[in-house]
This record gives sequence, C-alpha cells and structure tokens, in this order.
Amino acid sequence: MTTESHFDVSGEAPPSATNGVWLSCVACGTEFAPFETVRYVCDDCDGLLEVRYDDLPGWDDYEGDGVWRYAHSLPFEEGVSLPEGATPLHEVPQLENELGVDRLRVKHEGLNPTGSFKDRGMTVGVRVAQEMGVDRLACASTGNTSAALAAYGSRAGLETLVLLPQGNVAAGKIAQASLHGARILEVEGNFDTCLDIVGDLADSGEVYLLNSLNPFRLEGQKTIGFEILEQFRDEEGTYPDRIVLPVGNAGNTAALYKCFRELVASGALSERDVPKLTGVQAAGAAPMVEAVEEDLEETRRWDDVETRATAIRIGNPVNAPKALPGIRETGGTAIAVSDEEIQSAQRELAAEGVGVEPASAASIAGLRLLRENGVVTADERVVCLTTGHLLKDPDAAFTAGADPEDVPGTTEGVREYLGLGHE
Ligand SMILES: Cc1ncc(COP(=O)(O)O)c(C=O)c1O
Ligand SMILES: N[C@@H](CCOP(=O)(O)O)C(=O)O
Repeated sequence: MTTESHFDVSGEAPPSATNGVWLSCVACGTEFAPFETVRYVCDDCDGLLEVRYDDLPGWDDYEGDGVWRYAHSLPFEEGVSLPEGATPLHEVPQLENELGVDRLRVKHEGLNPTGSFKDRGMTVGVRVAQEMGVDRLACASTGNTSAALAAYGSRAGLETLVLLPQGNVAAGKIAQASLHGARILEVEGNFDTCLDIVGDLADSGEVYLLNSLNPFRLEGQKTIGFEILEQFRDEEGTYPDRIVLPVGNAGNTAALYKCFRELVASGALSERDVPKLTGVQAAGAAPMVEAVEEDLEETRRWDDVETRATAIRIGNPVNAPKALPGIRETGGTAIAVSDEEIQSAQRELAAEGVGVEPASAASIAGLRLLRENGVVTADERVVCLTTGHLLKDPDAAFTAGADPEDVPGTTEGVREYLGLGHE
C-alpha cells in the first residue's frame, strides 16, 4: 500500500474542527466544520467528503463490544444503538478445503439487529442527524439501507422516508421498513434513479440523507474492518491477507480502506499487514469491475443493470472515488460473477449453516473464480464478508433451496412417504 496519497488520514485539526473532528474533501483537500452545516460533498468541487480526526487511536484505546467499542475512532462516544456489530467470524471448513486457501473465514454481517451491515452506519449516522437537529431522514435503497434507516430513525423518534426501486426489493426488507414506520415510496426506476431523486431532496434541505454518500455513515461501517482485524489476529495470531466483499454503492470498500489507513497512520498496523481489498459485483451490474479492469479513473454509469442479487443491482456507485484507490493501493482487485455462481455460493454457505442473502454470497463466488484463475493463491488467509441475512430475501432462498413436500397427517403416512420400516 502506498502512503503518498491524498487519502492520507493523518493531520492537524483545522480551526473549523469540533473536538478534533472535521470533514475533508478527498478530491481537493478543502476542509469543513463537521456539524455546523449539512453537506454531503465539497462546496468547491463536489468531491466526496471524509471524516478526519486529529487523534488516531491504537488498539489499546478500544474497549467494550460492537461498533461503539471503536468510539475513539468515531465522531461521538455513543449513538442510537440496538446494539450493532460484534458479528461472528465463522469458520467454514468445507469451503476452506474445497476452495483451497490456507484460511477462510466468513464475517457474517447478516447477524446485525436489522440483518445487515447497514446498522453499523446508521448508529453513527442517526447520532449525527440528532446533532444536526434534523427531523426527517431519507434514503434511496435496494432494501437494506431502508430497513436500517427505518429502525434507527424510529428508535430516535425521527420521521423516515425511503425511496425504493419498484419491483426490485426483496420482501423481507420492505416488510422491515414498513413495520418500523418508514414512509415507503416505490419509484418507477432503478436504485440509481432513487438516489438521484433523494439527493435532490437532500440538496434542497427537505430531508437529511443517510445513504453512504453521507461520510458519517461510512465511519460506522469502518468498524467492520477493526473487528475483522482484531478477531482474525486473536484467533490466528496474524492478519488476513485479503478481504473479499460484495460491492454495490462501494461504501464498504471505501470504509474498510479508511479503517486501514487510519490504523497505518496511528502505527497500529504496518503497511505490509494491510489486507488486499477485493470487490465482487454481479456481472449485470459491474461498473467497478469495469473501472478496475480498464484502469479507469472513474466508473462509467451503467443505466441498465440486472441481477437477482437485488441488493447490489447498482449502476453508479457513488463511493467509487474512495473505493477505487482502496482496491488499487491495497493490491486488491475486482471481479464479476454470474447469478448462477452467486446462487451456488449461497447454497454452499447454507450447507455450512451460514444463511445469507444472494448479494452476500457474491464474495464466496468471487473467491472461487479468483482461486480458479490463480489471482488468489493457496497460501492466502482470506476473509469473505457476507453482508445480509438469508431471511432478507425469502424468495431467493426458496429458489435456491429444496421444495417442501406434502405428506399425510399421520405418523404411518409420513413413515410410508419416507420409505421407512413399520414398527
Ligand atoms: C446485502 C448487501 N450486500 C452488499 C451491498 C453492497 O455494499 P456497498 O454498497 O457498501 O458496496 C449492499 C448494499 O449496497 C447490500 O445491501
Ligand atoms: N444495498 C444498499 C444500496 C444503498 O447503499 P448505501 O450504502 O449508499 O445506502 C441498500 O441496502 O439500499
């Protein structure tokens, strides 16, 4: 990983900082006060903003469990919490053996309170919304962000509005947003259209945007990285060589990269221990893979996206300017997988007891391809991120799983059906 980069996260607090926290534009470096004015991008150049700290802690500064264990790396000491984080790092011995890597672990973010990693971002994002004094939160969503926003927003007593792409959101996620009290707008258009619209509403101050364009959301998601490194190190005595993750709006890729850079800047992690960030997209929605393969500075917007992994059915990843350097500077890569490969991986994870929604299984499907083409070598220690719970998308689970069988309502009838002997 190179440290000579405008993504360097060390530095002295500017006068505009509040308690050693400020915002900095990743494109031009302009600095802003963090909580005085609501802004999502740079006033000068529209570049993405990131949260900066004058004090970057080391491992010993962390205490407790979950997202708020890492409070010293966050803008506040505590937030609206359900609580979130502290998800397991599963061993998956069959997959490890079959894929042929030295170590394979699965970080299952589906075990967060609303069933996805979005809760990590919302616990911080909603705390910031309270600080800003806003009363209406909003997001565009392929489903999980809306579920998390609805839950954390209602817990904070704030109004929530979610814009979903009509016909392309899994049932479990809409059910969550609905029951947690969000106002749900089903938009004629895809996720990127929803984000364009809610972005306009946010720009005119009608809503507070809690998509991952909001830099505070990514601070919460950054804790996935801290947790993976600590858990892996505690179990294996070393750090993973590679983290493989599904990519949609590219928030997690950006957040993990920021985690690594902060740890390097504080001296808590050496550069040679930084895991290679490896993104996986569905072949029908793969602008990040295209940008990596063609060595583009920016992603091209894909207007027509299609995949059964609806969570990553995204053609214009807003965090690409943060995530592409993350992939490149850590020595990682990006790869596209088919829906069939995703479904097989979903079954393979399920066979080890790990129930995930389709987008999550993309990480395993991608790792398989990268092993087959030799990009990932047999001596690697790999963590695959699984981002959402199986029950988020019951239809996909039924399609991938076995059908229930009708049987008579008697023991004898069931015995006969199963071909078992009589007593
Ligand atoms: C289950 C799931 N996996 C992966 C992703 C992609 O994550 P990111 O947008 O951070 O790339 C999303 C949403 O975008 C998601 O809901
Ligand atoms: N998969 C996401 C898409 C939106 O991503 P975000 O991280 O920008 O909120 C979802 O669940 O909506």
